[in-house]
Amino acid sequence: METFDYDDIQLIPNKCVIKSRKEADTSVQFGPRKFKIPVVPANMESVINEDLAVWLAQNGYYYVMHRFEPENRASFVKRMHDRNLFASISVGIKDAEYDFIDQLKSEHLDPEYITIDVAHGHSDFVIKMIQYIKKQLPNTFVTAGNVATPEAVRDLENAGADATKVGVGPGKACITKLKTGFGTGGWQLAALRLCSKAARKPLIADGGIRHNGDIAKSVRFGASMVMIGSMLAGHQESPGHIITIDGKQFKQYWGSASEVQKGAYRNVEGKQMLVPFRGSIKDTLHEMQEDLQSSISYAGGRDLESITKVDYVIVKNSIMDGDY
Ligand SMILES: NC(=O)C1=CN([C@@H]2O[C@H](COP(=O)(O)OP(=O)(O)OC[C@H]3O[C@@H](n4cnc5c(N)ncnc54)[C@H](OP(=O)(O)O)[C@@H]3O)[C@@H](O)[C@H]2O)C=CC1
Ligand SMILES: Nc1nc2c(ncn2[C@@H]2O[C@H](COP(=O)(O)O)[C@@H](O)[C@H]2O)c(=O)[nH]1
Repeated sequence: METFDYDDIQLIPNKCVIKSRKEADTSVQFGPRKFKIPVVPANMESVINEDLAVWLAQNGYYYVMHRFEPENRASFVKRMHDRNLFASISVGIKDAEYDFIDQLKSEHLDPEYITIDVAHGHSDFVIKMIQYIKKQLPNTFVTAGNVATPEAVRDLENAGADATKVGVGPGKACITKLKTGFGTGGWQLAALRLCSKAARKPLIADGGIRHNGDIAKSVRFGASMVMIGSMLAGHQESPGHIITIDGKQFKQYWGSASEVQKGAYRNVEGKQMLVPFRGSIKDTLHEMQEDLQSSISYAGGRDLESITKVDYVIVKNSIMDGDY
């Protein structure tokens, strides 16, 4: 099997057909809605909160609220709908989650999007949850994950998932590969490519994005949407506290399976770290859009579709950290 990751790939330019990068259309249809860019902040407590979810929904971006304040989720859906915004929430697979789905149904609080968010998504219990949500809330767009293989994509799609999230262990705050020996850490982009061969529905590439150009690479290898944690955790709108060390500002970023998140050292597969403070998320998302517009122009097209066709070369470790 050919393995490679983001830093090992360079996309090859085609003749440009647009006069200005401003003409390049970065929008993406994902489920029932169209979004400005194929980027979604990770559904982690250190990346998204309600204020940010509202801002993202109001400004044409996709978001997925995390599931770590379970008792707030029904009222969150209600508040989003009262504001005429779409609701996009996360669930797990424990027994109480079935009661929560029943509550949403009985209170007519159908969210537009639900993401089933567990570490090992290729599981009978994820399949059972997909089937339950689709039965109780048939109009909700269900994303299931996380997975690492084409077989998993097939199984979750066959169970009724509308999209699948790919990435086991490539995240910046992740220690899954060290603690368990498993995952797509170090070959996430190749895993995405393999999964895309099997997928008949959209894929979300989740984890391992370190540069804006990795978004275009994800699109090239089959992603409809790209989930980003560490690169979006360091903003003034991000939930973590600002910490100043030697005059430099940072924000806290912690894994959803970290001791900090779990409140106990049990099945820990994540860590807490500091990420550089980056100002407003508005500017970072705008820069991502501009860079993606450049990517589309290099691809020789006018929209994201053009990136999916470009040739590429594998140049192992061609991009050094020192370049940035
Ligand atoms: N994308 C990634 O690479 C990873 C992401 N995460 C994130 O961390 C958070 C916590 O995840 P998770 O541990 O799934 O949360 P949960 O505690 O919600 O676990 C999910 C359920 O699956 C069971 N389970 C069985 N085998 C596994 C397994 N190998 N890994 C995880 N659960 C298993 C758990 O039972 P029991 O606890 O009794 O085993 C539990 O009932 C999620 O937000 C997830 O996205 C975590 C690790 C990797
Ligand atoms: N193995 C773990 N993975 C985790 C944990 N918390 C979140 N995640 C995954 O990471 C991505 C974000 O990756 P990044 O490279 O952009 O920072 C996130 O969407 C989850 O899938 C964890 O504790 N352990």
